[in-house]
Amino acid sequence: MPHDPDPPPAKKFKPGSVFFRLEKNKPGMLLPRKGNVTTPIDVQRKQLPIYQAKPRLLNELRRLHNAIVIGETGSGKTTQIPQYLFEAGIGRQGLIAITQPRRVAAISLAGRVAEEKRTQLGKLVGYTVRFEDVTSPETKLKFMTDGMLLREAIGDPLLLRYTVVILDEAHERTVHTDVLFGVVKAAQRRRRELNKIPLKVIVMSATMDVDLFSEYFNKSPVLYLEGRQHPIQIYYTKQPQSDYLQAALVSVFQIHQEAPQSHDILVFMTGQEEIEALARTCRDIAKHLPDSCGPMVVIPLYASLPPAQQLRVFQPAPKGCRKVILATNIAETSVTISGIKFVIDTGMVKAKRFNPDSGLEVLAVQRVSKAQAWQRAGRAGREDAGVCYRLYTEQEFDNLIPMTVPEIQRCNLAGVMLQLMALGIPDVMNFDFMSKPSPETVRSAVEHLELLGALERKDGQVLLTALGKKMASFPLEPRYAKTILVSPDFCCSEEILSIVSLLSVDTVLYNPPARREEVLAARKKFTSSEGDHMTLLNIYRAFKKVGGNKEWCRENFVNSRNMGLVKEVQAQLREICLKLNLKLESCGVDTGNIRHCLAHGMFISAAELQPDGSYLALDSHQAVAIHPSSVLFQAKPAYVVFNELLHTSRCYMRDLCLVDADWLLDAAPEYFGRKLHITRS
Ligand SMILES: Nc1ncnc2c1ncn2[C@@H]1O[C@H](COP(=O)(O)OP(=O)(O)OP(=O)(O)O)[C@@H](O)[C@H]1O
Repeated sequence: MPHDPDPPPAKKFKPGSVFFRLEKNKPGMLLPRKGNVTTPIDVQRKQLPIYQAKPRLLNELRRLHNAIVIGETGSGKTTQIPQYLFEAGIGRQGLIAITQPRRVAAISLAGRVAEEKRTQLGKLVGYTVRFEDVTSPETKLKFMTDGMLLREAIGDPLLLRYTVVILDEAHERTVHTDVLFGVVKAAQRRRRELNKIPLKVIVMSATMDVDLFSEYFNKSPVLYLEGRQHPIQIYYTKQPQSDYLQAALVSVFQIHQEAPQSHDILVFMTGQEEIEALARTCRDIAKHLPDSCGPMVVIPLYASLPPAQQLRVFQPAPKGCRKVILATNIAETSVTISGIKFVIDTGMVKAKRFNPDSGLEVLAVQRVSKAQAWQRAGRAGREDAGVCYRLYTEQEFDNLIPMTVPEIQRCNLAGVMLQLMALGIPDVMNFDFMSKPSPETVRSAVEHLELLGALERKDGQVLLTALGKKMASFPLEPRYAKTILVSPDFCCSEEILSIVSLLSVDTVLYNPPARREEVLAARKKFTSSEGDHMTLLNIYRAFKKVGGNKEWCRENFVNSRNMGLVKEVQAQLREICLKLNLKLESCGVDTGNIRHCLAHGMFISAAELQPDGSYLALDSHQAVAIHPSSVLFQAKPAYVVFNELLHTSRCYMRDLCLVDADWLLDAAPEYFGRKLHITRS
């Protein structure tokens, strides 16, 4: 049976809150299907639920320094409030920043708002995301990832360029958002003390813990935008599903066979591998369906796709063709994908988990929170009534946790700590966190950074070292930053820059399972017995040698667009190196130096082969295994460093490099002396 959705979990209203009761699903307000094709954009703006509340909303926002805005998904918060403020002259002395947890949202929202303002993107309306800045001196409305605003705060802790900061999708509680909350709050207070232009802080979401947020932001009033433009029907399965991928596949084809061809489908899944696998299966099945079913285009969407490929989901499907988007949670908040009528929610997500005792951070598949489930449903019903199929029972939904546990309480804090120290906030435990990380997690992060040489203790105080300061200049995990910084000692900075850039992009290889034999044959000439890093480097070198030739990429199963992105990332990292006066040189064919350097920077993520053929992570003493995708899967070397751990049926190391025990000992003699019994060869 279909269920009308409850309002999202922000149902508890605080005394003294301001309500803007919007008309619910007023029939005349429905946009025509694919409304943005036929309805002029300024009419569309006026049809949004938020428009009715505009004058009162502006009155409130004009007088308040802090406000919390709660409105249902699709009510128009993100696209309209920045424009309303700008049009009303609020915060005109500086910029209005709108932060998003994800880059795809920041980019697409900036595009939409620029279109609504009839201006070229990068002029009045722009965006800044990692490795990309599309703004100009004219920019007043700046969409950005929360991580980017945080980086700006390192150079300008008072955020003086900004008069308004809108922290959007605050319920997501990414590490960056949580740190940003504290940074923005401190900037606001300091500016008041110094008599500078005040900073207005607006926190927005459809699904957040209002009390917690209001309390944290100086007991700020809550402005509720009630009502939604288009209804969304929710369906649950009758029985729990043991195989959510199979259930998703069946649902896609059921809809495909029954629903009008112009209704597109968005499926929420957990990660790249399962998305690519399901995409192939869908394409194969679609080929064999009767003509009456009509064609289908299947488009993947996950974080490691290059931006241009991510933005493909926003393009309309070819006429008469159904668009099926298979996405991770990067499409969960903020985005509007034109044409989406159906959302299929598997109820699963891949998220980080950190065990401070073992020091292990792993990625693992787990159930979503209710807040996430509502956000996912909210991706339907943006241009017209929508439908969300939850591939779990209503009872399972009831048992979900209400809000996602803040990332700060479940991830390795080393990177955040480094940024906080660079921001001049030494006492991290006393930093004004909305939800404090556990003392063990902080201790573990301090230890991690000390080991990397980023922190030192002096007179009982923990201080940032010169190396730590340099590490904070890179938008990278501390161990990668360290690897780059030590690379001149091994005369291989060019190679390390290439490797780190390749790892930042993640998927330069294309592995269609149906052509497994061909892929293996093509890869053979690049495969290095020294591991995945060296193999990737060989491929990158070959790619550059042929000038990025597309035909070569096709023949060698290399993703040419991602390779293009690697080049961009590398150029930006190189720029940072030049600013730091780092010597850039190549070691040529001597791969020993490169691996030695990797061991030096990544020794915290090292593992040792055990007599029974298994591996032990040296830091945590936890059993780990080599992921089957690694070129070292069969080889089983004695010592490796790895990039990440993936928890599925076992804890797998991904992207490995063969190293010598001596190098690990040299990198951190005391640490390894304490932790294990490596003996020098
Ligand atoms: N790129 C786009 N193309 C077409 N319509 C869009 C686009 N972006 C926004 N819209 C329209 O504007 C509406 C409001 O979008 P907006 O992102 O401002 O809502 P919101 O209240 O912030 O929702 P959410 O909490 O889900 O982010 C959408 O429902 C859709 O109708």
